[in-house]
Amino acid sequence: MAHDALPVIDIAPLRDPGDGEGRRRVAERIGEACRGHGFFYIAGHGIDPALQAALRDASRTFFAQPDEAKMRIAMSRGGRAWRGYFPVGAELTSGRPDLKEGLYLGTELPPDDPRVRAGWPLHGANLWPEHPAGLRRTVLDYMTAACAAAQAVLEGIALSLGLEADWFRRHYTADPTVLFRIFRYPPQPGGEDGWGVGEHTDYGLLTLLLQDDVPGLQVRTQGGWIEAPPLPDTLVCNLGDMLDRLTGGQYRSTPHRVRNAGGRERFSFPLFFDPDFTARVTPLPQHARIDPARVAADRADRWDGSSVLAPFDGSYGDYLLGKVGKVFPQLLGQVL
Ligand SMILES: O=C(O)CCC(=O)C(=O)O
Ligand SMILES: [Fe+2]
Repeated sequence: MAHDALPVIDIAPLRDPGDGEGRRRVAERIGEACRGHGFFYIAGHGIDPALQAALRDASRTFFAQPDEAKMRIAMSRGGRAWRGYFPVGAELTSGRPDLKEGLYLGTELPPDDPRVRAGWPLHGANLWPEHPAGLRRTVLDYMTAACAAAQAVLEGIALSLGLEADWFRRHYTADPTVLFRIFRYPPQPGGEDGWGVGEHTDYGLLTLLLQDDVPGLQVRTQGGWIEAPPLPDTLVCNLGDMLDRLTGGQYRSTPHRVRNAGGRERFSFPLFFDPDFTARVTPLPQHARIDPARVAADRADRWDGSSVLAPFDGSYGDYLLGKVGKVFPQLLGQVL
């Protein structure tokens, strides 16, 4: 499998408002990558390496505990906030149980937050483990740093579309929906079928993925599946369905999957940076007219048989809950 096809883009200029020329250059490369595979690596993202290392260490410590300790913060205790631990086999992507365990996290909201009081699904407090106690601070700091990097990438994407740099912040991410996950993939014996994560696309705007040093992520391209192995000092950035919809399919939310054939456990840390829960994501004016035949072709090609280009009347929150229902059928009754 090829593994050199995804570009590495240094986004440091996007974090420097004074560097107009550098920002234009980076935006151009981002635009190319978005029209290509919809997957690229970002360097120069500004997330402290010590913070990344602390996140990896604390995660290893948490997952190394016996099941009973982890199940003390099981997702079934997270209620409508949809947070907590789930064991191997509990999540179904593409209709089959994934070979991974994980911790579901997100923006930390106190019980008196108006959205929590109003009973909004997927909003609320995280479930933190007793051990290691430091996981809480580390995760919260990592989410803050990764969200800043995501806003910077979105500035590049806006510029690449001929929009003002702060266009996304003004229209869709003033109060972004942020979900963060820590996954542990046990090693899969060679030849066994089944996936760490089955084929899927991500739902929102951007995913920023930190990996440890074990490969496993695969990306579906026109020329077949390629690998997206860990590269030092980078994160993988990929586009979600909302960017695909906004651009009439010009910027791709590309299917991907995971198989951990590396013979060692694999950890990954995806942060999903998505539109405001109440936002209605509609195509940009220049992409508003879509040929129904394209929608049909997109539907036929998609992991769950639904096209991201089809007209959709609801909010981003409605879209997200529809997807959640498919991968966590047993939790849906609780979340909705
Ligand atoms: O673990 C990975 O490398 C990717 C996970 C993923 O694609 C997802 O959670 O959406
Ligand atoms: Fe994904």
